[in-house]
Amino acid sequence: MFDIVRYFRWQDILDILVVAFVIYQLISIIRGTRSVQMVVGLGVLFVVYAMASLLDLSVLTWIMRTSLSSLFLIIIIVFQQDIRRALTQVGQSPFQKHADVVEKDLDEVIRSVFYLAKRRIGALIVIERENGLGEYVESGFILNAKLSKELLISIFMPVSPLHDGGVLISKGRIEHAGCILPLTQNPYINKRYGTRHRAAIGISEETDAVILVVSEETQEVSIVQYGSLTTINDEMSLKTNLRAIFLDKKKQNSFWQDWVGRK
Ligand SMILES: Nc1ncnc2c1ncn2[C@@H]1O[C@H](COP(=O)(O)OP(=O)(O)OP(=O)(O)O)[C@@H](O)[C@H]1O
Repeated sequence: MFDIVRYFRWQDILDILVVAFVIYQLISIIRGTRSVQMVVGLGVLFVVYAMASLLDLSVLTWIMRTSLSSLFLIIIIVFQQDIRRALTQVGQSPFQKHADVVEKDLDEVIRSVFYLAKRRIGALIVIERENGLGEYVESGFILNAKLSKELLISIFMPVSPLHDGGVLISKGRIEHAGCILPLTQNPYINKRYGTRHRAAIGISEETDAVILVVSEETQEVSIVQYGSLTTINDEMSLKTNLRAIFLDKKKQNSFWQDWVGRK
């Protein structure tokens, strides 16, 4: 025990801190997504492999060793969305400011989604946070207009040429409309959800955006984040949710900003 302490170098402390930081980041990226089940699945495979070699089951050990030898490839394929999200976050400046969203913007959005829901008008609203959404909006139309309830409602009116697809809100402005977003490939999504909801989940799996969906079929309003969809019953609950994400400074701060802020 004493020997361990004696041979402990400052590099070892740094090593442990870096590994702990990387593990913390990986857990926060996959938390709440289906990747957690996949990690558990991979863990089970490792346990089976360990048991097989412990009990000297040669055929099973050989099969497991052969399949696990392509582990690197398996991890890349299975976790491609999470790897993409992680790299986007790594490539981002740790000091980058969060999207400027003020209470008034949230009120405009909240009032418009419930207005649309009451009238059975479908809508898909993507609110940008830290990850830029440039590559997803190329299919849409540039608006760069001041955010208002009236404009949001008009965009989603069925007679509007822009009503199909999603609207992107960035820094308090309606930047794009009619954006075609990637659909989720998650096979566990409830079959009752069609392409509008699947597109919302799809973009939330690849970015940190917050998406609001209004169902024209059920009149439900949902909030989607990190691949998970929650149905919201009233304006107050939506306000609480959005405030927690965009306005509550503590929750809003990233690990880096927290760290910098504490200094
Ligand atoms: N990839 C996509 N990106 C953005 N919007 C999409 C995409 N695919 C479909 N939509 C929007 O969803 C609408 C079709 O919704 P659909 O009925 O298939 O989905 P849903 O989830 O069942 O929604 P609802 O409950 O409103 O019916 C399209 O008219 C279009 O506006």
